[in-house]
Amino acid sequence: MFTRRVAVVGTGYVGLTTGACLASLGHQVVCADIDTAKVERLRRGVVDIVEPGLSELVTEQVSAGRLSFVVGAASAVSEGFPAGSDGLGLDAEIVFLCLPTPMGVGGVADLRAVEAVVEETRELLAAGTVVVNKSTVPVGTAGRTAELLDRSDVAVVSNPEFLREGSAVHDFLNPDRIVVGCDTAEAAERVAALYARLGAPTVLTDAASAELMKYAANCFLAMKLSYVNAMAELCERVGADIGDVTEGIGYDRRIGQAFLSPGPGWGGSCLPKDTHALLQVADAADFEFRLLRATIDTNTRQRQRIVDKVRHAVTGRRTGSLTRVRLGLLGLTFKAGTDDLRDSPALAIAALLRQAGADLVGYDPALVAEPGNPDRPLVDEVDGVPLVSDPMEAAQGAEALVVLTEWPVFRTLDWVAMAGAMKQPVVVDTRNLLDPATLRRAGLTGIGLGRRET
Ligand SMILES: NC(=O)C1=CN([C@@H]2O[C@H](COP(=O)(O)OP(=O)(O)OC[C@H]3O[C@@H](n4cnc5c(N)ncnc54)[C@H](O)[C@@H]3O)[C@@H](O)[C@H]2O)C=CC1
Ligand SMILES: O=C(O)[C@H]1O[C@H](OP(=O)(O)OP(=O)(O)OC[C@H]2O[C@@H](n3ccc(=O)[nH]c3=O)[C@H](O)[C@@H]2O)[C@H](O)[C@@H](O)[C@@H]1O
Repeated sequence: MFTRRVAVVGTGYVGLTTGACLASLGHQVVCADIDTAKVERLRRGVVDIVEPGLSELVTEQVSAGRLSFVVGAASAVSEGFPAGSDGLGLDAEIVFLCLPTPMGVGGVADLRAVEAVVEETRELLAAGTVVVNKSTVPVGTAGRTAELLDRSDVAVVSNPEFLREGSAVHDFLNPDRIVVGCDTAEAAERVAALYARLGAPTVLTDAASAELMKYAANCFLAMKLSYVNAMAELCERVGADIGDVTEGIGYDRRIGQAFLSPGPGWGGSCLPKDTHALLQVADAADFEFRLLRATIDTNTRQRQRIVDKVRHAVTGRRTGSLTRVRLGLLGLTFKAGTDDLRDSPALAIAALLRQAGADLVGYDPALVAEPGNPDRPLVDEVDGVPLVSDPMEAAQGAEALVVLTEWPVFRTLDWVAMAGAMKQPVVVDTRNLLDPATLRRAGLTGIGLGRRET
């Protein structure tokens, strides 16, 4: 097998996973980050994001001598690899950019981190280096990166990443497909070869198609979820059950069972920013992407719909007041299995509930301090929502509990004790997570989304 010297710039969810996984495939990897404290923690073996298997993989690859960490992109691309016969460090052959591309002004993707690293490294790259963009970026970014680099001896490749948070390592090592976009076949093949051992279907294409493919995938998923949330609302109005409806349509292999759970709206660090960014790409191309706009609008409306549901559940009236009503929020992360709070629908709903005058208290299993672990300190508040370290405390005196994240552990709480602690026995389950019969037996009124009994 071909072993390559790979530099990975940015050690977030994508960069650290890419670095550790490529090392596990046998490549020599140096990961760089601008955040000195983060690099120091990584050197001590501390991974400060919740990702199953990542910490172990990092430790294993560091011990095997295939993975190391440096501060700054420049140190990784140039002479960052174990010395050659002349005693000098070797240069990277392939440089991955795994940098943040957050939502910028007006919804466009903010490419400043990518541009800064291109600027920082352009004169340091060895002849023949391939620069691979793994960040999610608008169509045309590969071309602009090549212009910025202004190096005829360096190729730019688009290689979007499709991993999910909470299963990043698994997804990276078991991809549905690898996408490599480049206008130079030789560079594309070099990048595709890095993943050869994974045996995944590989789409070799031009850079623009690869860049668009990433947005097309995320926006399709967002559209699927907005459709399901709208369908759940319709179920409530016509007396149907969304669980049965999605099960039934999911057996159709053209639709599939995945990504059909209604919820408080889709969120996280990617779907919201990517839907907005694609809308901006479409606007710039003079294309009115109504379907995508409706996908976003449906999601925004979903948050208000949850607030209205809580209001009705607590007061019995659609216009009842939530002023000084104590509500316990169960789950604040944008989905289960992660500690990521970026663009969490739970926090957006919390903000709306607070605006309506409610007194909130939140519990999330990923935000509970771990005694003796300085890297998991006490978080006592998130976006103005005070946190407690036990779900019973969230139930204490609450007029309703609102389940916002689908943590499986919520299913097996002592619901009888929870009900006993509450002022009013109401649970609004925005994930249809809990078993309605268990709640009923505990004397609780459970209100889900699009469920027959609600
Ligand atoms: N989080 C996810 O699940 C996925 C994210 N993506 C895309 O991948 C890209 C990265 O996302 P995440 O890994 O989530 O971001 P992140 O925010 O977790 O990590 C980015 C890292 O880059 C570092 N950084 C920023 N500027 C730098 C610079 N000038 N030099 C060196 N390091 C620098 C930051 O300190 C941070 O550690 C984004 O474009 C995102 O849309 C794609 C697929 C999945
Ligand atoms: O580009 C990215 O960053 C990534 O974005 C998403 O991954 P992620 O943000 O980790 O989260 P998802 O699992 O897709 O969930 C997104 C949102 O949809 C919600 N969701 C998901 C599935 C479902 O059935 N119902 C539902 O409400 C989740 O709770 C969450 O708020 C995509 O799934 C990844 O393929 C992609 O690589």
